Amino acid sequence: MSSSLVSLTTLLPDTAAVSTDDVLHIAGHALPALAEQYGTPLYIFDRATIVHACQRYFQAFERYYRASAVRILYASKAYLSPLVARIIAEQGMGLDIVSGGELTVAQRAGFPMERISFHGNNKSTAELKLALQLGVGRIILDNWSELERLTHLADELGQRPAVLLRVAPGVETDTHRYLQTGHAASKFGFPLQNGEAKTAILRILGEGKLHLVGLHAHSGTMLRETRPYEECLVHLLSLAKAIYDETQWWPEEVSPGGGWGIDTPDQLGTPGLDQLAQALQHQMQVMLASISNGTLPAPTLILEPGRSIVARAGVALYRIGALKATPAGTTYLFVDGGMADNIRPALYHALYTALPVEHISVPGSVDYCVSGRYCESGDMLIDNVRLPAMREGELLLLPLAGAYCLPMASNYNLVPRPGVLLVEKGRVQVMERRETYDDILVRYQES
Ligand SMILES: Cc1ncc(COP(=O)(O)O)c(C=O)c1O
Ligand SMILES: N[C@@H](CCCC[NH3+])C(=O)O
Repeated sequence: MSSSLVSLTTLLPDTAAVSTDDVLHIAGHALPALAEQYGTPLYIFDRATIVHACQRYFQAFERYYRASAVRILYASKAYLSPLVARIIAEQGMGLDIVSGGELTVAQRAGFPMERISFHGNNKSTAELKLALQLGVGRIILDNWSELERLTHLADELGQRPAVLLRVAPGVETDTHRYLQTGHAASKFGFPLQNGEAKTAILRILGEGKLHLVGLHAHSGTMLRETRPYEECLVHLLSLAKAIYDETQWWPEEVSPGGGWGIDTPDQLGTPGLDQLAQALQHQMQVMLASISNGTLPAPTLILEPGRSIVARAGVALYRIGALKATPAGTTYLFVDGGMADNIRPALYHALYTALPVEHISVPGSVDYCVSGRYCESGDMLIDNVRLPAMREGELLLLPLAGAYCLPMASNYNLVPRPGVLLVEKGRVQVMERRETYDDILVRYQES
């Protein structure tokens, strides 16, 4: 592997390799050949990297927990397709979904419904009904309106669905404001501090129409420290103890959510999952000892990783169109995708890097601003990256494109969405076919 690639290995899929003619391959497939055959922009997911990421979760957590004492659900909002859902199912994970659309994809994949948890702060009655009809395993209650509607629906359908109550725990995280979800003013969950979470639990238990199996909190995403998870556990178990003292109810399950971070070009050295597993196990034991002298059993721990399962598995492959040097000194390198397939730089100022796909070992010599094709000044994928001198028609690869790029994609400027491949050794599967103009036109109703 070349030296420029060595420094990027932590950002690239596990199977990335450079051939003797200096061309980047993933799972043994030369990227220029894939671009030629399937067109660009092209998103490519490496199956092995997804599988390894799932295995790393089990390995880390099963060092500190009995296998039955921890359940890992993949947060499908990070990226979902029927093929990915099948990989997740094969790995023995559950699925965290947030919409009827994600539920439908899971259903298409034959994902075991009992392993699905349905999240969301504004699930429609139709979505709740679909979830009950399909038999999803858990519904995570977010607010009073949903609590009422679900109770009513359950009555109507003669079911007693299993639910967790999502709590807004008042836990702060050190991430972009849009990546925080557990602070006191969060739009997600029942507030803890003003007693609403407790009131909601007492109401569910009093009515007995929903089966309350546990408590949930999610403090944010892109976390690189265990503190917010530990604080969530402390809050959830303290709340549970207050309820226990009044009702003898104790959670079977407790979840501090997902959100574990990944290495990014600006920040390498994300702590290993072992650290998270150990911290959570330790905090659970400390809390149980302090609130009950160890007499109350440890609830099953539920984790919901998304980004840390798929981000590194996916890369975005673009073809360079025009280059433009401005009098102000910026050299633009225009690619055939941009903010409509990756809104993250514009929305969160997320930092990406890029590398050429051919002549990969040639050292960087020019500073480029990688800009998309969209009619928007903010359509900048990378403000500044040093690359070898690039030419029109060459390919450019963005690592870490597996999470939250395609799921947030749009048809801005009515540009069709990219094609998506799943690759493994000796096999290429089209996971999503490239959109066509007909796909766009079909939406318009002509009178
Ligand atoms: C409730 C919940 N669980 C899990 C996740 C997954 O987060 P991540 O992809 O950062 O692991 C999110 C997203 O922030 C979330 O809101
Ligand atoms: N979509 C976000 C994170 C939000 C995750 C869901 N609460 C991202 O790209 O990082």
